[in-house]
Amino acid sequence: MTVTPFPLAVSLGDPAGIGPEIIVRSYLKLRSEASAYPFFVVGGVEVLRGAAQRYGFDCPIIPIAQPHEAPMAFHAGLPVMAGLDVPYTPGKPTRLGAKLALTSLEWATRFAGRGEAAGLVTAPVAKAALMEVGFDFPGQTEFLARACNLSEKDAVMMLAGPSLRTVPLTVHIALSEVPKQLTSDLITHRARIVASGLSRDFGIKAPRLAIAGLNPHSGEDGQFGNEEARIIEPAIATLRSEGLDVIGPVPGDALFTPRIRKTYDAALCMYHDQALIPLKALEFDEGVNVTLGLPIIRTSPDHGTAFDIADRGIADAGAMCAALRMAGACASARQASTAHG
Ligand SMILES: NC(=O)C1=CN([C@@H]2O[C@H](COP(=O)(O)OP(=O)(O)OC[C@H]3O[C@@H](n4cnc5c(N)ncnc54)[C@H](O)[C@@H]3O)[C@@H](O)[C@H]2O)C=CC1
Ligand SMILES: NCC(=O)COP(=O)(O)O
Repeated sequence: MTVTPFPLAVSLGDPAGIGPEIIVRSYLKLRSEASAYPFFVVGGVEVLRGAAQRYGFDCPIIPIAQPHEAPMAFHAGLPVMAGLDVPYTPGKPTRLGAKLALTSLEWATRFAGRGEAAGLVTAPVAKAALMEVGFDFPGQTEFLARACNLSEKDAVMMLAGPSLRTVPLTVHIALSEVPKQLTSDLITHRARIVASGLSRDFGIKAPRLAIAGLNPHSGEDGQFGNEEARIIEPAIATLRSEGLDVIGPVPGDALFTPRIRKTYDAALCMYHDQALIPLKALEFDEGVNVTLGLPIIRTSPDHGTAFDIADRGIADAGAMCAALRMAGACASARQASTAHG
């Protein structure tokens, strides 16, 4: 176990989802891993105790008052910041639970922003439930952009599994909005952020990017749409003129074939499902949602709250473990690059 003064901060997510279960499972898995970063959960002492008890996990919950107490406490049990709580009601979301999820996210973000935590790992929230208690963003990615004083377009969602990384260039919008919101500027802006994020946090010095087409057969010479010629090809030309290694537009149905997957480090996709379907189909239980372009490190499991199974004790914690490992690896990469000037 790495002993660091800066643990990772974990936001609780919706306490009625599978978040509490996968957090406890992840703690039990990672506490003995030599390279794992210690972490603490922001709020939910009773929620996490309830989850451990319900599923018969031998996982002491250690209430703490400050982030710096977490690394020492981590050896004895799961450190949890005391003071924010609701009763544990798995599978039965409540308004109070949504408020707790939001407060936990806000506090955890603040700890990461102030450098009291080495990074932020968010357990799943239910977006509609959060919006009902005042959350005014399409997702946590946009919330984090605002919290870091950036514009929404500066925070870029990337889904990363062991063998595939995908980026939805447009995210939580209706499909009918996608062609309206796609611009060459959006593509170039986000592609640059992806390239620098892969280099800074993932050690890929010259990242290879593949950019998808929007239409069937990338438009078939304009027969099935012209966004490729009008928007995507000019963006690719600009990125290449800046020295970036970019291929495309690659037809969406070819981009994820095993042969083509070997030719890039990240696939930049035109809309949410074009990026998330291949990642989840191939690597659901190890998929991490990482936000590039922020001054802080932020990762999350690729899945949601899974209310349908939250009271059954069958949630797979693989993606949460992967998110915790990835946040720790990114923190180490940033520390090493700071140390080497
Ligand atoms: N990072 C986040 O906070 C995310 C939040 N969401 C939110 O989650 C809520 C539910 O969204 P859905 O589309 O139903 O997606 P979901 O990922 O919660 O569930 C989809 C299916 O996968 C299963 N599943 C999900 N995670 C699992 C795990 N770890 N182990 C075993 N089975 C698992 C569920 O039981 C369900 O059958 C929505 O409110 C959405 O906004 C969705 C995706 C990411
Ligand atoms: N489908 C991915 C997702 O919903 C995660 O969004 P975010 O809360 O990380 O912005």
